[in-house]
Amino acid sequence: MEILTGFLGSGKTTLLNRMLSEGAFRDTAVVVNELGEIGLDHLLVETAPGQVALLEGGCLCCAVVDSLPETLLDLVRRRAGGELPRFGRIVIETTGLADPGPIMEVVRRSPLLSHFLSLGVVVTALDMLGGRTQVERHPEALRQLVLADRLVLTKLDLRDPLAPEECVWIAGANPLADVVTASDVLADPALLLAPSRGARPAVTDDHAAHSHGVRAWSFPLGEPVTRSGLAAFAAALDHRLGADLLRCKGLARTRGRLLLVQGVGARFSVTDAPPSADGAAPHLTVIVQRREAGEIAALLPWLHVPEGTMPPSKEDLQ
Ligand SMILES: Nc1nc2c(ncn2[C@@H]2O[C@H](COP(=O)(O)OP(=O)(O)OP(=O)(O)O)[C@@H](O)[C@H]2O)c(=O)[nH]1
Repeated sequence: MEILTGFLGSGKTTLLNRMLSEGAFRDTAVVVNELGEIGLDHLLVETAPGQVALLEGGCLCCAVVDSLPETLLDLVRRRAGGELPRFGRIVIETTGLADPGPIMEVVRRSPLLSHFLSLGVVVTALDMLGGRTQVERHPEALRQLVLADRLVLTKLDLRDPLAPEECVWIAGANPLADVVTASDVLADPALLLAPSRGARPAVTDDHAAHSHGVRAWSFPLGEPVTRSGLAAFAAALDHRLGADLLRCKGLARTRGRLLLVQGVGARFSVTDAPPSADGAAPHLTVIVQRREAGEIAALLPWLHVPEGTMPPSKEDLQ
């Protein structure tokens, strides 16, 4: 399951249509979510009949997130019953005001859904005419930017080439994301939903510009960690940083396994790293608002607590 997000009018439907017009994506079912009472986007998205599921009457991340599991299961059931073509993937196009975080959690939280679906990439369309102002004014746009695995820069055809400081701003706001342009996707539609390169090698971003005081701090993990240590570190980050913790992503090695760590706010998951990450250096990148690297570095020892150690409580961190 892939999530296509981006602020109002940033170009999500345009990208989706471009992708669906390619033969290679005929096996894609689409869930479209709309803010208005009467949906329109499902009429604008060009799929095979019956292949679009519309979630109306509220924003996916809040009002209708509860109905998303049922919508997804319904698609899976209808596919199994032969009512729908045998699609191989589901793309969710969110509203322009959705926070992708709760949507990312839907599959992880449901054992039934996670039996059928796994979360693929989060793709965010970033409008390069007004996107920076949107990110500065609207927390939703900032969340969409920060949580992306891939950023697609749209509307570059309507403006001068990107200035170097704009590239620095983008890289500083989300150093974890692949960055492509809408014309890259036009030339190669498979690029839109291709698996992300995974967590990037460790970099510190002292030179990057930041949006809303957002900073991305990366920490190489020289020593193996423990699974209990990852849980303890996640709890410690949550207790210490609260709402200032936006995202954590990286690769961690236990004795014998390379793990992909994904955190969205306080919610963490740990899975086996994809084969494409073999050979990459273990590290964690933590994206925070208004916090310094030292505050996170002070919590890194939690990664190495012995197996079986309980995560710290808030009081333990006093
Ligand atoms: N020139 C140009 N126009 C674009 C580009 N991407 C989108 N547009 C135009 O911008 C407008 C909004 O695009 P949509 O694809 O509907 O945007 P959206 O993100 O789906 O919009 P909402 O669903 O309302 O949030 C349309 O008129 C598109 O034709 C682009 O890269 N270049």
